Amino acid sequence: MLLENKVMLITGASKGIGRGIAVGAAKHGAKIGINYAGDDAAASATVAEIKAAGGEAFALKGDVSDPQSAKDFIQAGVDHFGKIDSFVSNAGICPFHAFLDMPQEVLERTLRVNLHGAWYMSQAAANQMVKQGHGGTLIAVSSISALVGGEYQTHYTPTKAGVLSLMQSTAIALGKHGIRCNALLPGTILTDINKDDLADDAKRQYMESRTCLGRLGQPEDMAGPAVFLASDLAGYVTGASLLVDGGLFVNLQ
Ligand SMILES: NC(=O)C1=CN([C@@H]2O[C@H](COP(=O)(O)OP(=O)(O)OC[C@H]3O[C@@H](n4cnc5c(N)ncnc54)[C@H](O)[C@@H]3O)[C@@H](O)[C@H]2O)C=CC1
Ligand SMILES: C[C@H](O)[C@@H]1OC(=O)[C@H](O)[C@@H]1O
Repeated sequence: MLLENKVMLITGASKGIGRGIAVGAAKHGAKIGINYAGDDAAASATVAEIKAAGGEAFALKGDVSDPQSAKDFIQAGVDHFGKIDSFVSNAGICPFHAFLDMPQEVLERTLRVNLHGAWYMSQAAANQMVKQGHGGTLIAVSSISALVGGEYQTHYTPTKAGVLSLMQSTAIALGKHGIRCNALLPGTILTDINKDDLADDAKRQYMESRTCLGRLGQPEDMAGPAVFLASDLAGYVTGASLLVDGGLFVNLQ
């Protein structure tokens, strides 16, 4: 149990990678708060799964692109559990679209959710941790897409590079408060965000063939790395990025 007596809040955790991290961290003893955008049933199911396994959890609906949501989520964490030890900024969208005719609203919504959302949430969490006075950890779910591009992701990949950079700069700003800030860089993980894209068998098989371990990732694959970064095992790890991609990035030829 690496997170006993720790409180972890996670954005966008009703499903996908956020849910995988929430359930995995709860198995390691963390008390969990999840933010989610819209699917009440999915959020309730995540909370129920954690509680059924003997853990503690709550869910709060909120749009991460609204700065007030960040304040409300942090306050809810304190109201439920009295403190926040670890904050995972995970919520994100990737509406695949070509570059040359990208609608302005698609670009701006992607920036607001993925980058502004991570920024507001990380700032609100950090302020709470500084007030508590015993350090903490920020984790941002960036991506392999912070390192490499995507033809239909010209609006998305800069947000993933942005949250990686956010963790590097917050590591500098918050080290003096004992707050460690790191980025997780998933490869291709099977979730709703890429369900349509990977419904194309040829694309999916190509992505699998590029991955050294021979399979695409599952949300559960992200739990261990997140638990590690949040735990005292990673006590001297800050400003770092952890690529969790089954060997996708290194496989050029
Ligand atoms: N699935 C993948 O291959 C990869 C995903 N990522 C990142 O992982 C994160 C999670 O994505 P997935 O689990 O794959 O997708 P998903 O679509 O399964 O989950 C996204 C989550 O974000 C939430 N969300 C979306 N907009 C929101 C908003 N405005 N406010 C609050 N919550 C909001 C959704 O409700 C959902 O819980 C994203 O930041 C994504 O960029 C990074 C690398 C690879
Ligand atoms: C949504 C994509 O399939 C996914 O998102 C990422 O960040 C990965 O690099 C994949 O492109």
